[in-house]
Amino acid sequence: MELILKYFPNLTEDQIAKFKKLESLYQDWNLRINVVSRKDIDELYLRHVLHSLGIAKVMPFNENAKILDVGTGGGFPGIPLAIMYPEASFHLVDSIAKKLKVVDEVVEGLGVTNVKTTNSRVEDITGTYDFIVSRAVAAMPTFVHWTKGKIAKTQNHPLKNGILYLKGGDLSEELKDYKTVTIYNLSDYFTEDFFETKKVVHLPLKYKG
Ligand SMILES: C[S@@+](CC[C@H](N)C(=O)[O-])C[C@H]1O[C@@H](n2cnc3c(N)ncnc32)[C@H](O)[C@@H]1O
Repeated sequence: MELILKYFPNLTEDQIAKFKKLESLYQDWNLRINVVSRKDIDELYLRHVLHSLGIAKVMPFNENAKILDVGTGGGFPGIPLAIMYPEASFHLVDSIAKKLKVVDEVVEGLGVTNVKTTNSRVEDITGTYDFIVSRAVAAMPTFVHWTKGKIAKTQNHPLKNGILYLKGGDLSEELKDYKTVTIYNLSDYFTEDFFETKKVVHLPLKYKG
C-alpha cells in the first residue's frame, strides 16, 4: 500500500481504506476463483494496482468521465481506476462469468458505487465512452475492430477520446499502422524494475458517426 501512496500521495482517507482492503478481498476471492496468479497476488500492489494506475498518470479522468474496461478479468485496470476516480463511471466487461463474480464481490466488499459489470463479449456492448481501457486482452488491430463505434463524440479530456491500453515490450510491429498512436513509458512515472518495459498506448478513435 505504501507503494500506492508513494506515487499518489494525495489520496483521501476513503481511497486509502479502499486500496488497503483490496489485498484481503483478492486473497480471499482468489482462493475460490483463480483470477490472479499466486506470484502476482504476493505483489498485488505492484503488478496489478500500481500498473493499472499507470493510466491515471497518463490521463487523470474528469468527474463524469465514462470508461469501459474491456476484458477486465479480475478487475484490472478497472477497479483501481474506479477507486482513484470515484466521480467517474466505469463499465467492466468480460466474456467469462466467473471472473466477473470476483469483480462483483470485490466491488461490493469495497463499497464502490461507480462500477457496473457486464458478462458479455465487448463486441456486443452498445454504449459509448470517453476512454476504453484494457490490459492483456488482444493485439491492437483486433482490439480496435472490437471496440469500433464505442467512443463518445464529445471530448472532455486533454487527450482525445479513444483507447488507453497497458502494453509491454516492443510494440513497433503491432502498432506500425497507427499513425496517431502515442506511447507513454511507465518507467517515466514509476522507478520499480517491473515498469522498465511497460507502456500506456493511447490511440484516439473516431466517434460513432
Ligand atoms: C489475460 S486476461 C486479462 C485480465 C485483466 N485485464 C488483467 O490484465 O488482469 C484477458 C481477459 O479478456 C477476456 N476477453 C477476451 N476476449 C474478450 C472479448 N471479446 N470480450 C470480453 N472479454 C474478453 C477474457 O475472458 C479474459 O478474462
